[in-house]
Amino acid sequence: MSSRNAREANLDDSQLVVVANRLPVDLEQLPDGTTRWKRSPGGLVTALEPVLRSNKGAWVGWPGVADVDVEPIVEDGLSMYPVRLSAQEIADYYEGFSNGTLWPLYHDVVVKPVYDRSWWNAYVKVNRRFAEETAKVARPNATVWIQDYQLQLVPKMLRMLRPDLTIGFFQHIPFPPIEIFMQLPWRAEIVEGLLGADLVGFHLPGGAQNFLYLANKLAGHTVTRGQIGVRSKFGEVNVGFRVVRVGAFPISIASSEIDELAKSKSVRARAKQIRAELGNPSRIMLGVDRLDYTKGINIRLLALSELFAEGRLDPADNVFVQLATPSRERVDHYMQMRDEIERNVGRINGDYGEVGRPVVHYIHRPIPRSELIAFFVAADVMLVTPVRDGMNLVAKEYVACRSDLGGALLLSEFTGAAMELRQSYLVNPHDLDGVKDTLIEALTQSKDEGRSRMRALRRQVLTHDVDKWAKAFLGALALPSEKS
Ligand SMILES: Nc1nc2c(ncn2[C@@H]2O[C@H](COP(=O)(O)OP(=O)(O)O)[C@@H](O)[C@H]2O)c(=O)[nH]1
Ligand SMILES: O=P(O)(O)OC[C@H]1O[C@H](O[C@H]2O[C@H](CO)[C@@H](O)[C@H](O)[C@H]2O)[C@H](O)[C@@H](O)[C@@H]1O
Repeated sequence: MSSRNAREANLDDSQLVVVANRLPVDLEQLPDGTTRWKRSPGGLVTALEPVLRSNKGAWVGWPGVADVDVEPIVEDGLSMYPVRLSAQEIADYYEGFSNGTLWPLYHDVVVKPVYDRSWWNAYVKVNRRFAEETAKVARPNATVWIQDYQLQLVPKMLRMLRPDLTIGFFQHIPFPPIEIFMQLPWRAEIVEGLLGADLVGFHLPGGAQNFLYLANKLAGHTVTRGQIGVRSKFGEVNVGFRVVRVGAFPISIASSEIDELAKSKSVRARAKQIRAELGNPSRIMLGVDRLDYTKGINIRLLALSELFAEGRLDPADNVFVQLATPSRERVDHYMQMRDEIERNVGRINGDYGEVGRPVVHYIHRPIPRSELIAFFVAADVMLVTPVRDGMNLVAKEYVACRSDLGGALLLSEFTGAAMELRQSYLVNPHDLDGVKDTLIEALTQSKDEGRSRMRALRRQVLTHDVDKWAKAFLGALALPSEKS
């Protein structure tokens, strides 16, 4: 990565400042003691990086390793300001409160959240550090866009430090209904923290509506009553002399760029090669996820193993590839889930594979982007079965890769993407028989049926890209407030 020191280059271009837990690149420490930068995991970075690069903005975030002081860097016009976290803060703020408390709480309590006061204290302390760093970096009257559940206290903290700023906040994960949110011992602080923003955005109107309701019930503010729309009909919360807007802005991908990449000769050739390497089966099924218990990877494995056992699917002619990026590996629930998935992969291959011909191909490491796109092009059925997911960009990426109108998308109703991708094969991941039947339907769809569904899906994904998402959010943030 070619980089310069941002301060040396005097390029603190801070009109638009993104603040996120992670920088778009992670510092990797190699065994020989040297370091290098690599792309950070997850959909938030995938979505925001192109937006910020084209805006020549600044990004404040953690560089991905503990206890390192990294100088600000500038790369391709994007200035990055690293926030230092100690190993203990990573354990308490990131693995603890963010991913052991908030993540399961906001994802329908799919595993039991842990409520630990020392984790909360670390969350407050780290949020304050992010707010202070941002206050230093942002130019007068800059627009600051804070991202996600790890930083929900930053809007209020930053407003107190820098009242001149315009502050937006976007939540990338679901926002739960009041019955679930009320479990949180620090519920009022979180709501007050978010209300420091001028605009609070969610993927779906449902999440926005949940937040509006809580702003009234928990913080006692008056709020508007009408239904919130998609990129329209924003809700409003009256916070003293300020109005906080609340809206729904479904995130997306750099659709045309992915479409182009997927059409390239090299990707097409690699897709063909992948098919051959898998033994040219008649059907390839694919899963691509961070290894997270919300993603429903075991549901796919269970559905497949039952279909093989019942003789409804021939293991000699159908393969499943699961690409799983390592994620949050020191958090208990993630360790347990990994063991369970790997046991199931082994069991299915033991029961139905042959020597040199496994039925489940499982990769537990990140793969290069071009390779990933070739897998999307090669796959006949894409399996996206989360029990809950804020959006799920993988589903949209698969669609963007299928200019040939081939393939089928099997998609959980419990993803944000399901609201837009209505022509996919929608499933309830809790209904195993339903998943199995729908998978068979997708595997055996007629060419015409597949083409017609994929055409409609592509129309949606190509006309609603990440640029549209960012413009809609930033446009709403720039709207004058009625009280001012
Ligand atoms: N390059 C690369 N990207 C990956 C890999 N696995 C997942 N991704 C990307 O990570 C993002 C995941 O986003 P999303 O589906 O919204 O789920 P999230 O992980 O919960 O943010 C997508 O852009 C994927 O293409 C991988 O192995 N390599
Ligand atoms: O930073 P990590 O702890 O390694 O996790 C990666 C990211 O995961 C989550 O992604 C979410 O954002 C996506 C884009 O909006 C969305 O499609 C997906 O449904 C969400 O799960 C998390 O919200 C990010 O903060 C993490 O960086």
